[in-house]
Amino acid sequence: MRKIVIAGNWKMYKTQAEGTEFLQGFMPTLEETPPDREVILCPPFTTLGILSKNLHGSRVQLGAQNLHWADAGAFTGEIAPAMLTEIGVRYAIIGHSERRQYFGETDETVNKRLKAAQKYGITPILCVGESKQQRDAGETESLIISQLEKGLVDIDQNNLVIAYEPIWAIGTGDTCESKEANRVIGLIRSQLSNPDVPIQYGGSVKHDNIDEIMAQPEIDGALVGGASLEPASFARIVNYK
Ligand SMILES: O=C[C@H](O)COP(=O)(O)O
Repeated sequence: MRKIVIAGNWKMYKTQAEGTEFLQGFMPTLEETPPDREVILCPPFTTLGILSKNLHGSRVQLGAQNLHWADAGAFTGEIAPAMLTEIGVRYAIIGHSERRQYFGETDETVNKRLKAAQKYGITPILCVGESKQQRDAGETESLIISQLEKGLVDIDQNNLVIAYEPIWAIGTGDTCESKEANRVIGLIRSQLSNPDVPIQYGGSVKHDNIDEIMAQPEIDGALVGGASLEPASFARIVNYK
C-alpha cells in the first residue's frame, strides 16, 4: 500500500516569525485532512527549530532541505544528520535540481547524502528530473534512469520517497501535463525494487491543478514550492479532492 506524501519546500523563504505566522493559518485547516496523508514542511535550517517546537504532537512532519554525509567535521556551511534528528526532523530533500544546478551536487554526492539520511533514520526525498534541453533532445528517460541507478546504489528502498521534478516546470507556472507526469513516474517505479516507494510530482503544483495531478494512478503526492508558502494555498493542496 503506497503512502500519500505531500511536502512543502519553502526553499530560502520564511524567517522564524514568518514560519510561526504560517502555522497559525495552516494548522486549523488540517482538521479536514484525511488521516492517511503525510504532511511535511521543509523550512530553511534556521526556521526548523521553532517549527519543531510548534509542531510537537501534531500530525505535520518536519523535513530539511539538505544534509551532509559526514557524522560531523570541518564542512563549513553544511549540516549534519544528528543536528537534524535532535530537533525532530524526519525527512530530508536530497538532490533537488537547485542543489544540482547551483551547488555542484552530483549523483555521487546525492548517493552519499541518501545513505547518511537513512543511517540516522531520516527518510530521504530523492529528487530527479530533466531540463527543457534534455526533454527536447528526447533524453528524459535515459537521464532519469541514470539518476536513479547512480543515486540509489546501496539505498534501502523501504525508507525512501522519490520526487519527479521536471526542471522546466519548477517555479515557471508551466506544469508538466498530468498524464505525462504519470507516465514518467510509472517509468521511475519500473526501475525500483520496491514498488511501494511513494513517488511525488513537483513543478508548479498549485491549488487549481492538484486535483488533476492526484487523480493520476502513479502519482502518490506532491513536492510543492511556491504554493506551499501561503497557508490557504497549501491547505487546498493538502486537502485535494
Ligand atoms: O521543491 C519544489 C519544487 O522545486 C517545485 O517548486 P514550485 O512548486 O515553486 O514550482
